[in-house]
Amino acid sequence: MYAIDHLDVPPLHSAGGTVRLPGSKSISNRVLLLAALSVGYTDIADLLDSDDTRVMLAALAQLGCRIEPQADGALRVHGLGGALPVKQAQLFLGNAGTAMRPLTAALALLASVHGGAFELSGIARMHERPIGDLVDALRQLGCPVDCLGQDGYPPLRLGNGTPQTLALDQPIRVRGDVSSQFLTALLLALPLVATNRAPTLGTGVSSQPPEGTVPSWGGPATGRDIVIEVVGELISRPYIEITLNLLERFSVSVRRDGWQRFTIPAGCRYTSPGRIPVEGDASSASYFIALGALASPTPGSDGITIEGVGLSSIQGDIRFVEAARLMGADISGEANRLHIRRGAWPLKAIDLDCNHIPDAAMTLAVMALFADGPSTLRNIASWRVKETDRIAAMATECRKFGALVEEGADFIRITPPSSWTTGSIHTYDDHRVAMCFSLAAFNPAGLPVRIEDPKCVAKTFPDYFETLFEVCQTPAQAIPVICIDGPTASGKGTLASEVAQRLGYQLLDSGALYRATALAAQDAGVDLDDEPGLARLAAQLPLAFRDHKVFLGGRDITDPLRLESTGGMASRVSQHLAVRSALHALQLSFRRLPGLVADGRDMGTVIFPDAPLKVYLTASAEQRAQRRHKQLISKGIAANIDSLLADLKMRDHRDSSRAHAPLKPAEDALLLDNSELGIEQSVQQVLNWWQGKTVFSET
Ligand SMILES: Nc1ncnc2c1ncn2[C@@H]1O[C@H](COP(=O)(O)OP(=O)(O)OP(=O)(O)O)[C@@H](O)[C@H]1O
Ligand SMILES: Nc1ccn([C@@H]2O[C@H](COP(=O)(O)O)[C@@H](O)[C@H]2O)c(=O)n1
Repeated sequence: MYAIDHLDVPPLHSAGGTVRLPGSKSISNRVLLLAALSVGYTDIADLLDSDDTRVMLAALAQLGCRIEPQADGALRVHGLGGALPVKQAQLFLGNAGTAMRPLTAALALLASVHGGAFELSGIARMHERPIGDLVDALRQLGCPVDCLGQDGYPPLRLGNGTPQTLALDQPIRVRGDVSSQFLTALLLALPLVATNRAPTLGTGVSSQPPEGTVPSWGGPATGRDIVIEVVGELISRPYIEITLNLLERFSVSVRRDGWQRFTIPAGCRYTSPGRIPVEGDASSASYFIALGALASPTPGSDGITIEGVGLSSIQGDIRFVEAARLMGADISGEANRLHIRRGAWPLKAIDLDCNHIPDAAMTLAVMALFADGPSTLRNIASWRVKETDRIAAMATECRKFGALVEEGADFIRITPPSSWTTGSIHTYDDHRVAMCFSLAAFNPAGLPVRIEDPKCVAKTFPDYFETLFEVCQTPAQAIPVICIDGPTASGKGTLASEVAQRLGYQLLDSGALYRATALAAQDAGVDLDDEPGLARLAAQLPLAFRDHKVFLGGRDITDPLRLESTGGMASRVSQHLAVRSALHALQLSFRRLPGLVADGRDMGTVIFPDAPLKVYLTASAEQRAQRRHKQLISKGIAANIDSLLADLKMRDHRDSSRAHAPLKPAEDALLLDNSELGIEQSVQQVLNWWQGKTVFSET
C-alpha cells in the first residue's frame, strides 16, 4: 500500500495481463456477521483484508467471538449461536457502513432480548452519514436506541441493560429510498428473534453440529413470521439480493413479495454452511474492466483478464459489465472470470440509470472523460451520503481534467475535455475516488495524474495501485527517475531510500550490484583483474532483493555486502568496461512504475541520462569519514577514523579517475553539499526540487 502523501501516476499507455481481485467488501462483512451469529464455526476463504473488514473483525472479537486463522488461509469464526457473552461494549467502526448498519440492528435486538448495552461510533464522516431510518425501525420494535450526537446519526447507544418485550407481530416498516443497507441490517438481524427457543449452546460455540443433526437451540420450534415492509421505492436492490443469497447459505430462506415485503419465517435459525468462499469484489472489478476498455492492449497480451469474479457473481455491481459494454468495451467471461478488450474507441457516450450499480457507476464517470460526447449518470442520489458527497466530489475532480460537468440532486453529466489538463486529485478519504481517477492517466495528452492520500484505498483494496501498475505499461521515458550520484559515504543510499519511500518509487542501489559481483567473484575464486571472468559473473548474478535483505544464489549477503572491504573490492570490479556493460540492462530494468530513485556514481551520466532530476551529493571527506565511522561503530564493527578517511579518499580517487563512467556530476545535475545538512533537510531539498519539476508545481 502507498502510505504516502500523494502518488504521481505517470502517463499510462497500454495494459494487459491478469489480475486477481481481493474479496468483496459487501460479502465479507455480511458473511463475518452471519458466521458470528450462527450455530457452529464457519471457515471463510478469500475474505477481504481491508480497513472495513478489520473494524468488523475487531468488533466481533470484542463481542466475544473467537476468530482463528487457518493454515489454508481461511479465517475460522466460531459462531455465538444467538447468545450474547459480552453484554456491554463500545465499538469503533471507522467509516464502515457495512459494519455500522448491520451491527446496529443485530446488537439492538440482542441487547433487547438478553439485556445489554452497546455504544457504536466511527470517524467524523460516519457521524454525518444518516442512520435515522434504521433507528426508527428499531424503535418501532421496542428496542431502546439513543443517538448520542445529532438525532438520526451515529454515535448510537443500543439497549439499556434490561430485557425488553419486542413488538414483532406487526410488520416492521423501514424506508428503502435512502440506503438499502437499512433493510439489509434488518434482514440480517431479525432471524435472531424469529424463534422463541433460547439458544442453549452458551458462549463461543466452537464445535460443528454433527452432520445430519439439528443444532441444539433447545425447545420446539415456535415463534412467528416476521414481516418487513419497505416504505418508498427500494434503491440498490442488487445489494438486497446479496443479502438474501447469503441468508440462504446460512439456512434462512426469506420470502420476498416484490421489493416491498419480506417475510422471515418462524422458527428459522442461522446455521453455519461450514465453509464459504468470498467472491472477488465486483465494484473493484470495475476499475480493471474500465482499464481494459480504455487502454490499448499491450503488444503480445490479449487485454485484461480478471479472476475471482465473473458472470455468475451474486454481486449487483457485476452489471457494470453491461454499462461498460454500452460504452463500447469488448467483454466476455465465465462463471468466475472476465476478459476485457478495447472495443469502440473513443468510448461511446451513455445516458444511464445507475441506481442498480451505485458504487461501480463512479468508474463510468471517469470512462465518460474518454467518450465521444456528454454522458449522463442518473438516479444516483445515494452518492450524496456515501464516504463523501460523491456527486460533488466527482464533479469537482472531473473538471480538473478540463471536462464540463453539470450536477443535480441525483445526476451528473460529464462532457469530455476538448483539451486535456491535469490536476492533483483530492480523494476525500474515499477509496473509490482514488481508484477511479487513476485511470485518467490514460489521457491522450500524456499527462501524469496526482492522487492525494492514496492510502485511502485501504478501505477495500489496499494493493490497488500495485495491482494496477503490474498490468499497465508505458514507455520507459515516461517513467520518472531521480538520480543521486556522489562519492562514498555522502549519504546517497540514505537519501535515495527516503525519497523513494516518500514518493512511492522503486529504489536502485546500483553500488550493491558491483558489491555483489565482487562477492560472487570472491566465492568463485575469480581474480578482480579478470575482466571477462567478472563480466560473466555480472551478466548472470543470481541476485534477489526480498524483505529488506539481499540474497546471492539463495545466500543472505545483506551484511557482507555492506562491509568496507566489499566496497573496496566493488570499486576495483567497477573499473572494467565489460562488467559495467554486463550490469547495464539490469539497472535499466529497475525503471518501473510509478518511478525510480537510483543511487550510484553514473546514474545521471550514463544509465539514466534522460532523468528529469539529477542530484550530485557531496560532503567533505572528513564529514563522510566521521559518518561512516559512526555508522560502523553503531553496528558493533570496530573502525578507525584515520584509516576510513584514507580508504574513502583512495576509493573516491579510483572512482573518479577511471576510464569508464567515472564519478562526476552530470552536466545538468544539481549540487547538494550536505556537510552542514541533516538527513531530513537533504530529503526536503530533493523533494522540493522534484516538486518544481512536476506539472503539479502550481497546485
Ligand atoms: N545529511 C546527513 N547528515 C548526517 N549523517 C548522514 C547524512 N546523510 C547520511 N548520513 C549518514 O551517513 C552514513 C553513510 O550514509 P550512506 O550509507 O547513505 O552513504 P552512501 O553515500 O550511500 O555510501 P556508499 O556509497 O558507500 O554506499 C549513514 O550512517 C547515514 O545515516
Ligand atoms: N553506479 C555505480 C555504483 C557503484 N559503483 C562502484 O561500486 C562501489 C561500491 O558502491 P557503493 O555506492 O555501494 O559504495 C563504488 O565505490 C564504485 O566503485 C560504480 O562504479 N557505479
